Amino acid sequence: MPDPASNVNAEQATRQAFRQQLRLRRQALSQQEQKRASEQVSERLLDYITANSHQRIALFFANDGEINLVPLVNALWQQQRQTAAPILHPVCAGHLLFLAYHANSLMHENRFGIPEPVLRCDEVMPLSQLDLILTPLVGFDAAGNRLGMGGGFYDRTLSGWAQGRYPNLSVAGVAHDCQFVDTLPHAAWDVPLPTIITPSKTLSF
Ligand SMILES: Nc1nc2c(c(=O)[nH]1)N(C=O)[C@@H](CNc1ccc(C(=O)N[C@@H](CCC(=O)O)C(=O)O)cc1)CN2
Ligand SMILES: Nc1ncnc2c1ncn2[C@@H]1O[C@H](COP(=O)(O)OP(=O)(O)OP(=O)(O)O)[C@@H](O)[C@H]1O
Repeated sequence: MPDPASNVNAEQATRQAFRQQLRLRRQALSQQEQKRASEQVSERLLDYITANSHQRIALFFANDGEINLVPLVNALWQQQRQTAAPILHPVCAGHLLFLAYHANSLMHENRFGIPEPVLRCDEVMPLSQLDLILTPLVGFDAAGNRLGMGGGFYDRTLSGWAQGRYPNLSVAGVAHDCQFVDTLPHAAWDVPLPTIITPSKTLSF
């Protein structure tokens, strides 16, 4: 009899191996490649946001070789659009909470060293108030499956959305082209992404 627990462990090990390999790929990009990726993806995201008339957009601060979205933030502010950023949820462990992010937001680093706005209750933006969430990712495949850093933060936070609870909310992944692999192992809790935007492509699944 095969032991189901060993299958789960084998799957976890495969995910971990992909994660390690794909993180190394993005960490290996040169400063010049990063700058170009940041400019190109920001332009592509701005087109996508304008085409869909999104007003309130949650983004993320680059970590571990992810694409820097600061050029996008500046462009969105110029167009009077509102931005938000995730913080590690102060009450619901493993979840994210989105806070408004503006030019004078007070910032600090979370336990992973990622910048986040300091918690202020009047700045909380629930999912029902967002038009678009841009998610970071470590890897994506030809079906829109997403592999993240392994904390399950986005999967937990987006599980209600994946069940249809926020019909007005769009979610799109943002990644370097080198984060692509043909097929990723995926688990029951993984939230596949309908859109992934890279410096060279806007993909719909
Ligand atoms: N920019 C960004 N923000 C994000 C995420 C992300 O992937 N990117 N997350 C996506 O969910 C959440 C944070 N998840 C993370 C999970 C693990 C590690 C990490 O560096 N882990 C270390 C070891 C643990 C440690 O340092 O305590 C490692 O694996 O090297 C970082 C972020 C929320 N914010
Ligand atoms: N909706 C959920 N409810 C409860 N636990 C979950 C949920 N989603 C993920 N998890 C747990 O989180 C852990 C990490 O999940 P996974 O490896 O898919 O993270 P990830 O997608 O790589 O990370 P992230 O979403 O933070 O970028 C898993 O062990 C899983 O059990």
